[in-house]
Amino acid sequence: MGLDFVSEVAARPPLVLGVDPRPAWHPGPEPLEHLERYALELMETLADGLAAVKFQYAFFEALGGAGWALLERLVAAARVLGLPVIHDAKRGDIGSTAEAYARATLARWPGSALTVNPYLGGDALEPFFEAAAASGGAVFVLVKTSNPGSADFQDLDAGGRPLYLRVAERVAAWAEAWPAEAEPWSRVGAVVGGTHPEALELLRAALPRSLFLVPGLGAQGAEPRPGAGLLWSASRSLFYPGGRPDLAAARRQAEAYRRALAG
Ligand SMILES: O=c1ccn([C@@H]2O[C@H](COP(=O)(O)O)[C@@H](O)[C@H]2O)c(=O)[nH]1
Repeated sequence: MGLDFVSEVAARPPLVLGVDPRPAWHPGPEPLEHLERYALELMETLADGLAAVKFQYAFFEALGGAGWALLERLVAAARVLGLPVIHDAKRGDIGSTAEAYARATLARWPGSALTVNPYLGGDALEPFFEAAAASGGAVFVLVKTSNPGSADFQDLDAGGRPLYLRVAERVAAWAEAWPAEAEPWSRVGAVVGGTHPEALELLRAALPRSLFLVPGLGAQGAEPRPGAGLLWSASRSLFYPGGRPDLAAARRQAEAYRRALAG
C-alpha cells in the first residue's frame, strides 16, 4: 500500500492545522487568490510541525464552484508537502449514499481521513470503514463534540450512562474490527472536543485503539494537554492568528501549541 494516514500521523507532532477559509478576511482586489497563496505558504512553513491539515468543507462549499476547485488544489498541495489530510465534512447517510460520500473523499484521496456522524447507526458507517481500509485512510466518528450544545443529545442518559459513552462503546468495537498497520492504532478514530477535559479523559481510557481528533484549541477556549493519540486541532487561532492572515504570528502560535503539547 502507498500512503497510510494512520502510520503517517502517528509518527508526526500532534498539532492539526484547521483550514476554515474566509475570503472576507483577506486584503486586496482578489481575496480568493490572496487566500490561496497564504494557505499554501502557511502549510509549507508549518509542515514539519504538523500531524495533518484539516479542511472544513462548509467554508469551501459556501464559495460555490470556486470553493470546490480551491479545496481540490489545496488538498493536492498538502499531499505534495507530505501532509496528511483530514476532510472535515461530517458525512453520514444511508449506506448507499455513504458509499458515494466515501468515493468522493477517502477513495478519491488515498491516505486521507474523513469525519463522520454516527447518528444513522452502524450500517451507515460501514461503507466509510471499508473505504478507509481499502485506501489507507481513516475515519473519525463524532463522539463528544466541542460545542456547548453537545450536551443536548450527547449527554442524555442512555441506560445509566451518557449517550456519548454508548457511542464510544460501539466505536471501540469498530476500532477492534478495523485495525491499522501502526499498532495499537485503528482506522476508526473519534472526534472529542478539547473543551470537555473530563470527557476526554474518560474517552481516552474507553477507546485505547482510536486516534482522537481534538478540536477546540484557541477560539473555543480548550487548553492544550499532551496525551497518546490526541491530535489537537486549531483553525481560527492558527490560520488567522489575531483575526487576520499573518504568517509570522501563525508560526509563533504553532510553536506555542507544540511546546504545550510536548508536555
Ligand atoms: O466537535 C467539533 C467538531 C469539529 N469542529 C470543527 O473544528 C474547527 C474548529 O475551529 P476553531 O476556529 O479552531 O474553533 C471547525 O472547522 C469546526 O467545524 C469543532 O469545532 N468541534
